[in-house]
Amino acid sequence: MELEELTDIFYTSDKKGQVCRVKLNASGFTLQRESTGGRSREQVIDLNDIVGSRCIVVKKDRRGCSMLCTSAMQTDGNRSDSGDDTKRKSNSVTFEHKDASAYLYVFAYILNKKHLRNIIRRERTVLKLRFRSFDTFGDNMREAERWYQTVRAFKGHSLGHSDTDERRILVLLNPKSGSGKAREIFNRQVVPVLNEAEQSYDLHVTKHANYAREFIRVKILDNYSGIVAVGGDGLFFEILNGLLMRADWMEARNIPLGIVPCGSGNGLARSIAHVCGEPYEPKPILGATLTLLSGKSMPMDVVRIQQQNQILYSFLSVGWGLISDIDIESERLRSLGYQRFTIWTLHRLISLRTYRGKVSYLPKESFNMESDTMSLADPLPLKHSRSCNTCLDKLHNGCFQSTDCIETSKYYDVISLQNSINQSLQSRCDSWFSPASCRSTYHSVSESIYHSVADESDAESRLQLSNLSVHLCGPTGSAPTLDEPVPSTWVVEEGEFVMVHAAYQTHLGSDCYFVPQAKFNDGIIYIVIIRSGISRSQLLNFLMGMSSGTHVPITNNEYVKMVPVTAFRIEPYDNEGILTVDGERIEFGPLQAEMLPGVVHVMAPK
Ligand SMILES: Nc1ncnc2c1ncn2[C@@H]1O[C@H](COP(=O)(O)OP(=O)(O)OP(=O)(O)O)[C@@H](O)[C@H]1O
Repeated sequence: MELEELTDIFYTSDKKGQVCRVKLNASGFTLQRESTGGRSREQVIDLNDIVGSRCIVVKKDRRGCSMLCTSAMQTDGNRSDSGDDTKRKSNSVTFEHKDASAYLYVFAYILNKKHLRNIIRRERTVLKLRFRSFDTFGDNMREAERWYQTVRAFKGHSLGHSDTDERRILVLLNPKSGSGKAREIFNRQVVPVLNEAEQSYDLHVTKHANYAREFIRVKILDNYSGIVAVGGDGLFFEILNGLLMRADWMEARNIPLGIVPCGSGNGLARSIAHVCGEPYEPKPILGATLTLLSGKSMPMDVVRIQQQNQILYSFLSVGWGLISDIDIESERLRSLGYQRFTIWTLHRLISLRTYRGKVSYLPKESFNMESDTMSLADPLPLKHSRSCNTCLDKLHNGCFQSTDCIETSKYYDVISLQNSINQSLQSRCDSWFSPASCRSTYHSVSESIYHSVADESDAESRLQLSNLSVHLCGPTGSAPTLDEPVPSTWVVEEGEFVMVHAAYQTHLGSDCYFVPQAKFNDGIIYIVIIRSGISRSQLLNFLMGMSSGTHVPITNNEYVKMVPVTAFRIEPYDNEGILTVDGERIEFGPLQAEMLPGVVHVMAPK
């Protein structure tokens, strides 16, 4: 159905009282201001940059302060399924209006390229439209509602869903990620934007390691349009493994996965932003939150890891030696955040270790480093695999509620555009969401779990059932099993290594640009091998170059090489050492990795 374009004339609230013609259509808002000289200035707010809108009504509280409330006719993004919330909201707008005006607030995050020091970033902009053409508040509010519904319809149309679609996302939050601020970051920085977009979600806070993996493995996912990790790459790794070990992994793998980077490494979030040309610093949380709302996703390669006793699925890296040692041994400095890696790198450089073993790999056929990286891989025909189960702890479900009535002493007349450069804390709280909603959210917490009205018994009963099952499923490829010899097409290298580190994303951490040429779905594992004998200064250059992607020599040399492969095997000769998958330590011993192109989907920025 063709959506109707809306136009109207507003007057700006500044002294000049300019006339502003406002148009809303599939491209977004066009604001055409007419200045005194008869010339007009046009500003466009792209629909892609708009996350949502709200009708606002103004009332006075007992102390005479102005209050901004959302209209009762709109739905709350985080409404509980009991319906109590809706009743409470209806009550909140039954009051006397001295002013018959109704307001529409439109929330947008616009790319600002002219910011100080040439930093490109998104700025929050609120377009405020005041409707007062009619004599009664009811009529003005109906008009504001019409604009609100039209914004929603255009947004829904651009995202490819109808108003009736359930778009709930499942959020898993690791309160121990990074320096332990994930919960605060989520409430202060993510929830306000999700609320602006009326994006509903169920939040589950992890209780221990492997909680997210088991939770996702058994959770009914039918009603979710996405699964989001609020934490580090380790949490995402758990979600990925839970998803691919489900009996219905073939269908479940199509649910887009997202990440809000609250960990210490954050390689995935950085890689997504990099590959999609979105700014990451200085606002990685905002960028990642907008990505959750974009409605866009892209296929992502997954690497299947075989060990003697387990199968794992990896999205980022496999490591043995120096980088893994730094990653894991620096855990004791976790409270320092990303700095922990720098400090431990220096320490390990001074006390350098080497490891004996065998590395075998299957080079990517006729691969040309410069020209071939752009071509996307053909997806493999996927097969099921079987592996062992583990036992589970009890889980609960949860969701949020939020308040929708915010105190304010100031609001803008008629039309105004406000961005976060000139926006005070006061004006941020001026909109319908506020820190108040965060507080009410915290009050609903019981032992770090947010209770869901919808499916309280669902995960628990499924978990009980899952305890009975002995086998898990997941995709397989065509490589030999670990106990079979490698085929003759594989290259075998034996000796003493400083490290073997394989990666399939551009960034291993927010400041570690490990494989500049990597793409999300190129079907390539880039394996970097550093042999014993390398000088400390060469190694220092390598480690220092990792932040700019200049660490690997243009041509492979005796000590350092990078090889594009589709499978590899590591067989350590010693019994001790550190092996990591996606930055998480795994059991030490022989390991085989195989590329499974485009097996899952990750949320991508617009
Ligand atoms: N509630 C919890 N308590 C303790 N550990 C947890 C909890 N939830 C998850 N974990 C574990 O914490 C580890 C680290 O988590 P996460 O990846 O989120 O943060 P990080 O390690 O700081 O970030 P990154 O992986 O990006 O470096 C993971 O191995 C995960 O299994």
